[in-house]
Amino acid sequence: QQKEKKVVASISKVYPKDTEAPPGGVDDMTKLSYLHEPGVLHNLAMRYELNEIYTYTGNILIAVNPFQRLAHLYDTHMMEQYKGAAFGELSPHVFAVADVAYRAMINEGKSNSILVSGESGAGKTETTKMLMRYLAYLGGRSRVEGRTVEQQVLESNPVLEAFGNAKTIRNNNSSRFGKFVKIQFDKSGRISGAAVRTYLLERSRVCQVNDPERNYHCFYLLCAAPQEEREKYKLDSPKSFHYLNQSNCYELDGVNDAREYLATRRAMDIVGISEDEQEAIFRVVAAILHLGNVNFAKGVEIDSSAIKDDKSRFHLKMTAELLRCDAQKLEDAVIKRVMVTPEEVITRTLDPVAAVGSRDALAKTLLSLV
Ligand SMILES: Nc1ncnc2c1ncn2[C@@H]1O[C@H](COP(=O)(O)OP(=O)(O)OP(=O)(O)O)[C@@H](O)[C@H]1O
Repeated sequence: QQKEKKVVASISKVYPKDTEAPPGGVDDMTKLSYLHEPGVLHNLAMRYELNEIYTYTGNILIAVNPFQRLAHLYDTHMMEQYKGAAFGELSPHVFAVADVAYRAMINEGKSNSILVSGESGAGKTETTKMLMRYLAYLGGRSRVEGRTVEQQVLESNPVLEAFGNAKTIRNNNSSRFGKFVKIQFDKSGRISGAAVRTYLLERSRVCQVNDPERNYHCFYLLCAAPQEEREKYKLDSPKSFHYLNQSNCYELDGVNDAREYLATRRAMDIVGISEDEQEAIFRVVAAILHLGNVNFAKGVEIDSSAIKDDKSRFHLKMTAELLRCDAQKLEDAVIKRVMVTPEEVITRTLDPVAAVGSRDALAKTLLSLV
């Protein structure tokens, strides 16, 4: 309890205290006598002290990020308890929300959706994974090509995170895109399919990273791939690539990129991405890194540019090889601009600054294609 302290405040800033609320707070905010912001925050803080990270406000669930693994909260025993339990009967939990949505879908025969929102680092990604795990638990056991659909649903997360998540100041595993996960169930309530749609990937991160943030995980994972793969893609340490070395952060606490690379490949297998497709995807990832190391010098003509030196030439050649395209055409595409008018097609050269702009634009487009 706070020590007594005299504070002078304007009456408009003073809020009535709920004297009837129990010391550990209430599990549903609608039980508070006064619903004002300080009261709500105080209630959440008191519960958080006791490791109660979930609180209801009617049928909305508020989750406060615990920033520590609370394994007991999400084990199978917990899932069993929430299965079919009436909403509000047990402590507030993300499983209860998923359970209500699932039951309503079964009973009313209608689609249902769960909206997860909050600021960056609030815990949306983790919460969504728990929701998916619980729904997979409820609707599991239908098999497609020897693999269970629910396993595929769950393994879609590490794949998406490898290509769309990055370390930011606020979150070491920040999703830089929005997503809509659709899980389909058959008449008997079993999972029959799933689809994930992603929106608005933060494309600027591909070519511009501010210290102490990182670029997308996939680049560092590939640089930590087994030796023969790195040789195939002519990859060196992340420090040697312009798109990565703008920031001094290369490693994440508690994350082993080499292991994550293998885990991502495994997840891609499970999701059903073929070996050839995986190889093509990582070729594009490597190509982006090489493309970023292509620099330009002033060309002979005014306002034109040329590939700067042998090093840049090497990276251009590697980019073209990886993208399976002609190196000369790639060079032209980067250092020239083609304009189509009703009368004719005009090709204009670009100065080195504009060529960098067009190189970066290509890199951004490439990642969004992955
Ligand atoms: N329920 C939870 N249990 C344990 N740790 C959690 C939980 N929720 C969040 N965290 C921790 O907080 C970190 C950030 O959470 P998360 O990535 O889910 O945030 P987010 O809201 O998706 O952020 P962004 O919008 O940046 O993607 C996680 O990496 C994890 O370490």
